[in-house]
Amino acid sequence: MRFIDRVRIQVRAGDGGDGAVAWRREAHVPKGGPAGGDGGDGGDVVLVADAQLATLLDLKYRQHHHAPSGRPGGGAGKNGRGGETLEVHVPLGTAVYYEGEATGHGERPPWLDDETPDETPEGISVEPDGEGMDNVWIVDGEEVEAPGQAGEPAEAEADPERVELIELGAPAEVVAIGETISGGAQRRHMRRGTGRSRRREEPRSYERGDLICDLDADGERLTIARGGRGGRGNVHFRSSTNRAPDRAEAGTEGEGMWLRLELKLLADVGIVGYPNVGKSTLISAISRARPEIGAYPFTTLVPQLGVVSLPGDTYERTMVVADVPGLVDGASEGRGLGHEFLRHLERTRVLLHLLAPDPTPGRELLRDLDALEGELRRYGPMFEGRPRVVALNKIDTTEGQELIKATRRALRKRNIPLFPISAVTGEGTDALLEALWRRLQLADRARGT
Ligand SMILES: Nc1nc2c(ncn2[C@@H]2O[C@H](COP(=O)(O)OP(=O)(O)OP(=O)(O)O)[C@@H](O)[C@H]2O)c(=O)[nH]1
Ligand SMILES: [Mg+2]
Repeated sequence: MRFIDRVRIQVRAGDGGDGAVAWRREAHVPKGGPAGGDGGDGGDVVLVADAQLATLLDLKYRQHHHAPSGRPGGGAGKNGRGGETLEVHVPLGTAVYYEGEATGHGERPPWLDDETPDETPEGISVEPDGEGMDNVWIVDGEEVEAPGQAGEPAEAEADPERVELIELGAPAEVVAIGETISGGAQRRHMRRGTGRSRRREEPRSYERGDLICDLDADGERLTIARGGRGGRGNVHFRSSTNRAPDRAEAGTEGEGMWLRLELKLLADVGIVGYPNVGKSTLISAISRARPEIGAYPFTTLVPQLGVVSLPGDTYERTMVVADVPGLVDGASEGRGLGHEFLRHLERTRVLLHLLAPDPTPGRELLRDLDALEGELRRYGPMFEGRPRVVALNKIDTTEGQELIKATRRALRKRNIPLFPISAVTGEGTDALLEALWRRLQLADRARGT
């Protein structure tokens, strides 16, 4: 599993349904009054912060999020149904950035221009539900679908007894919401108003790269794209001078945009260690994560997340472990992958110091440990008091075996227990995981959760 802490998605709210032009036909009345109902409002797209989610992985495979449009108004004063709100769940701590206007099918997303092809999000793009304008025409008493459009009758709201036959036509000129109506001949097709400047609220304007919001609290909601407004039907346009208004409003377009979502690595346990000590090997041994493993330093260049399940029959015990790029001396000043690395560790709750015998002679494990601690301290105060667990890896090797005793003795002086493990054979890893789990429980209790 490759951990994704950045993903780009397109959100598009539903368009407002068009208002209808229709006439009432009552018994003994040749031409009744206007009876065209209103179009429904388009659905909003809402981002919801969800504590159940740990990664943005789901969104990686679902890039397009379109709320359904409102239905057009019908005859007999029937109003079109509104489009439902579309909720997009994101993990806690997700930062939402604006990446440009929504693009149509096959169009190049605006953010692609300055990205290398490698960074292009992959995944299946899901085609929108209810996109575009649905329209129902009623011709000579029979309901037919408008050309090229799927239709669904609007919900009945008027008294059906009084209405014998409905004729649904299109307005001569579709007026944008808020405009006054003037003359014109009836035409068959509606023109969609963009309505951009006539939303209920002023359209928000962002520059590319702007931070729109940080979603930090569980259940926090952000209406990121507002649905278009439904147009009013011709029932609204009857006046003393015009008893047969043949106009209605078009629905306005829903908002749409590209977003970049970023999540700082939210891992329970962060593995800290010099390059090549076996961090990636360990995470692939205890989880289903499959990071690259190499007999050379800096194999891992992007953080890897592994979800570790511990055995237990009463309740589920899962923790997220992060394998992050190797820490080097000077990381706190940004050397190596320094800041990047430390930024990812910031939100972890327990640190696992991984030590291993080094092929370089004369390197001392405890000096490594102190150096790592020093880098953490210099980066900032956030690691102070965070529980640590120290493990010695590669005990399946002779060098590893030889180091266990001396390291354990030295650590005992500091009151730190040592967990000797082999990420390759699995020896000692169960005990280590249990120890990490206990520290997490303590950390939770300390925070009162
Ligand atoms: N014998 C032995 N070799 C191990 C063990 N764990 C890891 N190794 C080897 O050590 C080398 C480095 O392992 P990685 O897991 O890539 O180390 P890393 O800490 O992720 O390294 P970077 O990503 O470069 O920071 C690889 O050749 C592994 O096969 C172990 O328990 N025993
Ligand atoms: Mg690695």
